[in-house]
Amino acid sequence: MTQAVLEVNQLTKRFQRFCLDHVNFSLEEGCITGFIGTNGSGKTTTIKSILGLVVKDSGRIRLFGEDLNKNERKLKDRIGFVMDEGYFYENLTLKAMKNVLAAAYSQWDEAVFLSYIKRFKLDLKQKIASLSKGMRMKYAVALALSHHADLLIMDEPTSGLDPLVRSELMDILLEFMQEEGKSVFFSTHITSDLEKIADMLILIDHGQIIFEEEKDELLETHVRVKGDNAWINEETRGLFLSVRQSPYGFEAVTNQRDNVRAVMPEAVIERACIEDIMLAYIGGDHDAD
Ligand SMILES: Nc1ncnc2c1ncn2[C@@H]1O[C@H](COP(=O)(O)OP(=O)(O)OP(=O)(O)O)[C@@H](O)[C@H]1O
Repeated sequence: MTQAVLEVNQLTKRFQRFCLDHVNFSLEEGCITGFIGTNGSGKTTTIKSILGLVVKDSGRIRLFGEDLNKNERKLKDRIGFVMDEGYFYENLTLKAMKNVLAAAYSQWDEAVFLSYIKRFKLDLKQKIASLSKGMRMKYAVALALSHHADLLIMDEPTSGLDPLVRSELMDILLEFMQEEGKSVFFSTHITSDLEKIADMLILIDHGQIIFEEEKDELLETHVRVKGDNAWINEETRGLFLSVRQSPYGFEAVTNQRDNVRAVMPEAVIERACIEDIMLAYIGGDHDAD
């Protein structure tokens, strides 16, 4: 078994109207882990708690096998992070902001940074405030990847970006993973980004972890089912994680393919995507919000 690069144990953070509730999960080395959940499910709060940007109420965070509280500086040196909202000073130029951040890392690599700046066609003389959303994300990624981090933590890096920039970012993550011992933790509500690149998926909803699974395993064990409304009754409903009915029939998601096939031999059974699976696990509750 490979080492856990991040272990989150009983992490709890209470806000007035929200509670991150005894969250447990761990990330394996060499994996891209997608952290999925709808708006307001607790992804950012979890990530900020991991990075110490939010003060947790209780729980333990271990990075690379060591307690974050005891070795914060040393451990953070091994993390690159991209947050969805600014931790940049808007009035600085890209170069000046880089100088501020680079000073914090023992292994800052100017050559790597400059190669990303060139690749992303960014201008170091430009002010942060004048960057578009896509350019800002690219700049944040350039910074996060220029100090030989072992773990890249990204909060919603793709939200609001066009498909081309998103696909460019996915390629960069795959490049980053080529080197041994690297890991990525990546929160998003755009699950299609994860279909290609994620190894593991963690679903959070209302501040609670719903599952932590290998992506391939999830996609193998869950299917989408379509059929006639007449086949849905109290008993058969229990075979599904979620059922949506319209006048034309039902659409459902199940992790009991064989049982469904046995009682509904004529049902259409199709591959489910990550979004289908995510919504199947959280669907009901959310509609009621
Ligand atoms: N500083 C705060 N004070 C009070 N409530 C907060 C604070 N920060 C976050 N919350 C609440 O905690 C809940 C979870 O927010 P969080 O940002 O972690 O969700 P998220 O999954 O990252 O959502 P999104 O995809 O929209 O970014 C929300 O209801 C939010 O309003």
